[in-house]
Amino acid sequence: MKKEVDEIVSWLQLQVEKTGVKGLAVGVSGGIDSAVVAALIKKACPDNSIGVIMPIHSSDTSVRDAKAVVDKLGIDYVTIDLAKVRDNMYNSIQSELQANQMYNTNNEKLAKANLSARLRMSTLYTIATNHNYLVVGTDNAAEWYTGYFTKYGDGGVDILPIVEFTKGEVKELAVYLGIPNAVVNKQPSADLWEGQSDEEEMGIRYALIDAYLKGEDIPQADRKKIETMHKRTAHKRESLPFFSRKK
Ligand SMILES: Nc1ncnc2c1ncn2[C@@H]1O[C@H](COP(=O)(O)OP(=O)(O)OC[C@H]2O[C@@H]([n+]3cccc(C(=O)O)c3)[C@H](O)[C@@H]2O)[C@@H](O)[C@H]1O
Ligand SMILES: Nc1ncnc2c1ncn2[C@@H]1O[C@H](COP(=O)(O)OP(=O)(O)OP(=O)(O)O)[C@@H](O)[C@H]1O
Ligand SMILES: [Mg+2]
Repeated sequence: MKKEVDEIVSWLQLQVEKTGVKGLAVGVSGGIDSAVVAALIKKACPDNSIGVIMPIHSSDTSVRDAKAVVDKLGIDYVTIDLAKVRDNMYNSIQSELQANQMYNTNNEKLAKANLSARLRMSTLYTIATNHNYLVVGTDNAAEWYTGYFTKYGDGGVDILPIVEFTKGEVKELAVYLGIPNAVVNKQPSADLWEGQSDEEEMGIRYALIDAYLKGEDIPQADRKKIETMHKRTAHKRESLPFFSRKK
């Protein structure tokens, strides 16, 4: 673990040097992925790193865990509650669409959730611009492969330090980095709505996605599920299609 951590930290320092910025910022949710990334950026830039806690009707537990992470790491942090901003923005869009008989209630939950993720991204970039920092992403290998993130939301970042680590490996990093047990052992959740669980929404356990990524044998039905998610979300990992005027 020490070697892995040292290598990621050096890589983060190289990104800072190469891009000419002063430091690194990450959103801290109270979940394990952002806890690990916060620990890594604090090691890479001890005096120029920031964790941003952005509740949107988040549970007390999430906010308490996020606070425990930044306190444990001693990283600079700021809390910005985005609930009102998200609700105001969603309600404005909704009422205009409704007034024009264009509103689709079926997709309400997902649309609100993705708006939350994109407002967090906008907040991080506002802070990154203010500080001359890069925005650091928290996607792990399982989320990246299955596309389990919001395009231009939590997926809208400058660099991805743990994208080649499975969820199991992220847990090993977390233990090594001294992340609080409550965070290491809690159920992964995007926390985009009350009671959301990653594994329930995806319909598959991280352990199986990790096993698939390591080339191990998993049941055919699970393999199919993973491959379907991967295909459906290819657009999130590819560069933008553009119309070319060249013949
Ligand atoms: N083939 C295609 N080529 C180019 N673009 C395509 C496309 N298909 C859809 N799109 C575009 O992509 C959009 C759909 O993608 P997107 O907006 O990402 O939305 P979508 O993939 O539908 O939803 C995001 C998923 O990620 C989960 N999530 C989000 C945030 C954090 C976490 C977490 O683990 O913490 C998880 C969330 O719970 C949800 O299941 C469409 O609205 C459309 O604009
Ligand atoms: N309330 C929040 N405050 C700040 N950042 C957030 C918040 N919710 C989500 N994020 C950001 O979005 C990222 C994606 O969330 P995700 O749930 O995948 O990661 P996590 O919460 O760190 O870990 P886990 O997947 O185990 O819940 C987070 O890592 C974090 O950077
Ligand atoms: Mg989470």
